[in-house]
Amino acid sequence: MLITSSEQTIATIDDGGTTWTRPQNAVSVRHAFKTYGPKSKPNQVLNNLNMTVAKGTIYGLLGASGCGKTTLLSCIVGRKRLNSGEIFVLGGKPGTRGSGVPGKRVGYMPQEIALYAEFSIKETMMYFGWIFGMQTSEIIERLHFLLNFLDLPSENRLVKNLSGGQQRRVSFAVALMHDPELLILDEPTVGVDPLLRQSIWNHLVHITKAGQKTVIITTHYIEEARQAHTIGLMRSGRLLAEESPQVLLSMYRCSSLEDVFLKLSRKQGQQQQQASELNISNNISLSALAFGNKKDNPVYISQESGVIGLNFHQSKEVLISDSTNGSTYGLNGSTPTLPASQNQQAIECDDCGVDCCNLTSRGKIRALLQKNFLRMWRNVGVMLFIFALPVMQVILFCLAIGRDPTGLKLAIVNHEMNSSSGECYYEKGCSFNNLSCRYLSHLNSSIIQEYYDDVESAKQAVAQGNAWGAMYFTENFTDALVARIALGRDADDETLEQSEIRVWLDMSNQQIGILLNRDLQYTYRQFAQNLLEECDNNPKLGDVPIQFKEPIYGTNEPSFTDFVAPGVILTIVFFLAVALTSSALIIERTEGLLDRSWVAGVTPGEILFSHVVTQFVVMCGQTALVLIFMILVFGVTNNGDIFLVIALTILQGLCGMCFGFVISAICELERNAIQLALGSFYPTLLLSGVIWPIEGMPYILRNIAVGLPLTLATSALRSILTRGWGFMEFEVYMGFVATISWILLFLIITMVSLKLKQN
Ligand SMILES: Nc1ncnc2c1ncn2[C@@H]1O[C@H](COP(=O)(O)OP(=O)(O)OP(=O)(O)O)[C@@H](O)[C@H]1O
Repeated sequence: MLITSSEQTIATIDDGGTTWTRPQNAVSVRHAFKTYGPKSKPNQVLNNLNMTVAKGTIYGLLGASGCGKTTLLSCIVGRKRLNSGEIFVLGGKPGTRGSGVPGKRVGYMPQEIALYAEFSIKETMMYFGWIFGMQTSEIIERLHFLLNFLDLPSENRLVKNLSGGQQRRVSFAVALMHDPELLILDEPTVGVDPLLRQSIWNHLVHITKAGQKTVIITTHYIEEARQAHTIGLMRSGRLLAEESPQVLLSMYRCSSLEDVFLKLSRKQGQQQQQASELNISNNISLSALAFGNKKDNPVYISQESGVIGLNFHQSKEVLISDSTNGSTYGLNGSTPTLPASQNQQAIECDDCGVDCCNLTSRGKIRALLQKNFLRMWRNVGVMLFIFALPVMQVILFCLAIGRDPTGLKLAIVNHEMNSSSGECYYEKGCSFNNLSCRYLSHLNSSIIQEYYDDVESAKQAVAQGNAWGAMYFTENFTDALVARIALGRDADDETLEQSEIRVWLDMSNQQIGILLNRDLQYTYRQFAQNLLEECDNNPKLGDVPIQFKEPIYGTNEPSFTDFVAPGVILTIVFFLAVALTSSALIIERTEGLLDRSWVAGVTPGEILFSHVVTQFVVMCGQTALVLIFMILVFGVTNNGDIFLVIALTILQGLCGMCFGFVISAICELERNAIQLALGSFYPTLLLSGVIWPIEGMPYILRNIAVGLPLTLATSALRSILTRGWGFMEFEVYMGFVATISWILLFLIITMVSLKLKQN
């Protein structure tokens, strides 16, 4: 008898002429506990579960819906972690370096379809093939085999146009793609017709025949699991039995596995009642009874008879790990093997193989990038959103915001003229006739002058919303004004009063009210200066004694557009990036695609990196469009270095992107992500000094505002554009520093959240 018992070696027993082979274990789960939910109210999904899957066998994991099958599989493939207990898969612990799990040693078909709907079958296979580190020629060869074997339609058909059953088969093909050592299939036969179901099972039997491939399969069609070598019947987070189907049927004298499951479920109920007295739990040794064997003796597999009838019990494990010295003993307990950790180390690279160990993340990144761009390209709506939306936003902003209002009606009562005729004559040159008309001739042409007979009706027009202001000239306006100028401080009150232009404004609209106020005063200065000039006097006498010289920065006629534009540029780029990325990971996660990629060995860092690169390229395009339209087409002032403007805008886009990743990583549902993204938009816009200077905010709010990602960047960009400042100015580099700090913070939060989600 030769036994070299480790999880990787085969025990061969010569028993009176018959050679039995006990296969090594592909998977062994020991004392697995897993809970979901808060500690105060945990949902115990795996409850001291033990499971042994021999290499080269098909293991059918059966159990009622919600009993924890998917959770168990997720732990086996390294997607989820146990609260306690141990799992060995292909000799290593899932998730440890070099174990190949997650990675190309495993083929995983999740319960969800988990395919990119906008990809063709071929593109799907290419993507996953590259992720697994396969060569393109290898992928094509395998693709043709799988198309044929799984009776799939043309390789160019888009996944979204396939039937549900066809999509499941493509999903199955993905799991088979790289011919993995361990296939984990979560309900692969749902929605598949009986003929094809049979051929899938035939294939599974075929690939396990050579003893190198192992399959764990869950199915709700309990009877089809008769073709499995071992069946694990799961209930309430533990295995009721783990036996070959034949053993189960004969042991329980049932004709169907369903009946066995029912009997075992009832038995478990009774056992649980007796458990406290008998101090036994979940220890059902069926094969010993079935074969009349000694209870603890395992049944070995005859090489002649094929792989059948394993007997790895829940509590009588064939391989017993001695936790005191870390050694693993063979089934007779006599032959020590390498300690578990040493054993694992020894196999890490061996098992991984040259291909696997050489699988750099370059190939995976390439696949991820192609996938991201292809998804975008295939989705016309997204493409429009990406490039048309920023242009539209800029155009709308430049056309709608910052221009002076026109067509404003002014109700004028001019008792100096015959108002009923509506004509208002004055003589040009140094003439002192009808100065009211001369004043009105200087009024901005965008103001519509409407004449009224008396002050009351003019004010009534304003009150009714028919005019934005009422203006009144007395009948002695010209004489009084001339006397006022001539007499100076000797002018009496009546003269002063008669020379006044009286105005009643509708200030309900602050912008229009202030604009009219400004225009009317500005018009008077123009009128007075023009009159004095015509009469050979110094026009300065007609002006207010404040001289606004050429401004140090900006112009004497500042535009609101120039004030808001920097904030608008950054807001557009920032929130477009948020919108694009905030649901990117969620969509992949909810569709099971993220799981699939993770199990294939893609790390959160690689996924994040591929999204960062994709969105970065997109953002560069968006930034270029926004700046071209803002500066070149609509002439927003830029007195600074355009490269600084581009750099800061792109950095803000990156910042928005990273904020989107945070949302994507922390929100479970897409609608939560949308709510968070939308919810953050308005406060950020209001507090970042984009539409109103933060100097106008209460002190505490101002300090909060300064800490937001857009605030310092907005004032930095404003300084670059309007003041022409360079990088070394404090305000400018603080904009860069703040933006980069936020990027780093967002990235860290995203990575930590993704890591936590992996557990
Ligand atoms: N991420 C999760 N968070 C909280 N609870 C979860 C999570 N995933 C699964 N559960 C719960 O764990 C239990 C087991 O779920 P699991 O998906 O493993 O069952 P299952 O046996 O695969 O079911 P089915 O056959 O219907 O797929 C269920 O009660 C489920 O609601």
